[in-house]
Amino acid sequence: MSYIEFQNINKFYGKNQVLKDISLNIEKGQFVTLLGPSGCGKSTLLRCLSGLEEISSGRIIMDGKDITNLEPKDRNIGMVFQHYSLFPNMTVEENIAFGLKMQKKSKEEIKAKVDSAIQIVELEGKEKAYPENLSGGQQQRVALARSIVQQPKVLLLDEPLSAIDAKLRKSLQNSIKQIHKDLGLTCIFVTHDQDEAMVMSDTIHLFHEGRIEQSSDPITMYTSPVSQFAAAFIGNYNILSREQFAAVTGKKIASENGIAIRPETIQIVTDPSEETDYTFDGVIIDNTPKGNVLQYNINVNGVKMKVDVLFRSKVLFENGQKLRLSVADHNCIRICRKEQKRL
Ligand SMILES: Nc1ncnc2c1ncn2[C@@H]1O[C@H](COP(=O)(O)OP(=O)(O)OP(=O)(O)O)[C@@H](O)[C@H]1O
Repeated sequence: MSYIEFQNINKFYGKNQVLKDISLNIEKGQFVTLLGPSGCGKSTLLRCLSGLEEISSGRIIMDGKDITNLEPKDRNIGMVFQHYSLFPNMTVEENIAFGLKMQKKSKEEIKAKVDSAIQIVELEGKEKAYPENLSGGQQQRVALARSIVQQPKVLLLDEPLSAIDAKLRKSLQNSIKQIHKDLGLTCIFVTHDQDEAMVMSDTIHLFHEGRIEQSSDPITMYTSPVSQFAAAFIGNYNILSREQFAAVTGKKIASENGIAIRPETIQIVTDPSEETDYTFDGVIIDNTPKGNVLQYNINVNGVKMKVDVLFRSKVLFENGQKLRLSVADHNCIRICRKEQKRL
């Protein structure tokens, strides 16, 4: 039996069904990410687990116990949201201690737990500060401390980093991973950012319109998408029909649901010895710098292909230039699942 089991969860808001027969298991101590575009039901599933939202049908089992109808306060689940919702009139330590005070814990116990939580989230020296004098990242650390001080069975993190700028985000990602490891916590993290999901997770559940499209570890999700949706969402793949693949490569392969090719697996051939299973010519349409990668759009026999190369020093090839390209067969992913008809 898994630590958390969602069994056939359905959730309606009026006539709008936002969770469609979701079944998934989460093991103790795992870091699990619910990934997907806005509005696909990720936060709703978290809120159902925490008890903030009732499910329309199905069951939720945690630690061997049916918690479907338990009050939120009886579930022992911690939650961290995108907006920190700290008490503005309380200091850092008062914010963190608040829940423990409500539970009438002794002064000594509160002090020991708050001190330890402050150390874990690396806020030493900020104990007496008020939220308005902290950065967004620091405020989110207070929110984290406020949750872990309760020693929850599970920590739910609903887009906790999306309001935080890119640099601080990396450092908070590291802190969250470290806390997860050090405390052996079971964490469920919601994001629509595939890079963040890749960095953080043991397991990713990719959501699409209220269903789970694919569940796997990050590497498998990235290299073996099961559907066109997964390929487009996770790896920015080129997705070709059988006919387009034949037009590009001059060869046929049997793949009814299409072929997905990652832009960085297509090689620009400068020496014939680099040619591999499929080699073809194209003409550069345009190029876009994307951080350390330069992305070319290339017209190959009427099909627009994305090709990524490391952006070392300057634009290497000009628009309109003809290039020879090559890709290995093992990088041409046969998509195994038909696009599902959505309810
Ligand atoms: N209280 C509510 N009443 C009615 N509809 C709701 C309510 N909460 C969410 N929804 C709808 O349910 C759907 C799923 O919302 P949810 O917040 O779970 O999506 P999400 O995947 O977490 O997206 P986001 O990343 O934008 O928060 C959306 O269509 C949303 O409009």
